[in-house]
Amino acid sequence: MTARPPAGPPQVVLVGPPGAGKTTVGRVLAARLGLEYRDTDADIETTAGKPIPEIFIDEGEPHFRGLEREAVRAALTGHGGVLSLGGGAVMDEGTRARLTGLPVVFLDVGLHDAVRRVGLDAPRPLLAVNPRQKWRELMDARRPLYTEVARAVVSTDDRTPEDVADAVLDALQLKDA
Ligand SMILES: Nc1ncnc2c1ncn2[C@@H]1O[C@H](COP(=O)(O)OP(=O)(O)O)[C@@H](O)[C@H]1O
Ligand SMILES: O=C(O)C1=C[C@@H](OP(=O)(O)O)[C@@H](O)[C@H](O)C1
Ligand SMILES: [Mg+2]
Repeated sequence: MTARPPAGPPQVVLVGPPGAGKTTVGRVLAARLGLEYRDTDADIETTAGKPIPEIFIDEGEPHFRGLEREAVRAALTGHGGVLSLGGGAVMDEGTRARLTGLPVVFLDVGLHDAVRRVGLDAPRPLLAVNPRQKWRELMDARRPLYTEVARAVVSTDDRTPEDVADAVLDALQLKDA
């Protein structure tokens, strides 16, 4: 199926911590719905012209967060498909306000599965040292924010990306869309 061109607000927005599967499940959802997929991390890398770990090294986290705020703003206004945010995007108050009323799903994951997953994936600078402790600290600080912005929460522990995508479609009542 050909992805429909972007128009209007996104049909699905995925939030959650690193390793929840936002990028993986977002792609599955976009394919199932025949919509375009967008990921703010990829948009930031395009804008900066380098990978996220290098942005953290060269310019620091506050600079990255500024790029992220702008990437989310642009994606929310110009994209009618499936959108995955980076795990820390919800820390920005303006971003949380922009998510109000949108079909946001919090992909939840426990420490065990998250650390197993991110250990196998591209580097995440925030988790470079002592990933278990860092991940737990991130989640303690952010869980209330993910919950605040989400219309639905979907657990991803012991589930394949396809099963998670099914649960997201159920939660948003998009099964027959
Ligand atoms: N439900 C799942 N079960 C097993 N592995 C998964 C699942 N979802 C994602 N992964 C794997 O975990 C890693 C991180 O996934 P990713 O989609 O990048 O997460 P996020 O974008 O939330 O940080 C990838 O290697 C991906 O293949
Ligand atoms: O949690 C975070 O602060 C971050 C999560 C990453 O995205 P994923 O959640 O897709 O891994 C990426 O935006 C950056 O490394 C910072
Ligand atoms: Mg991601």
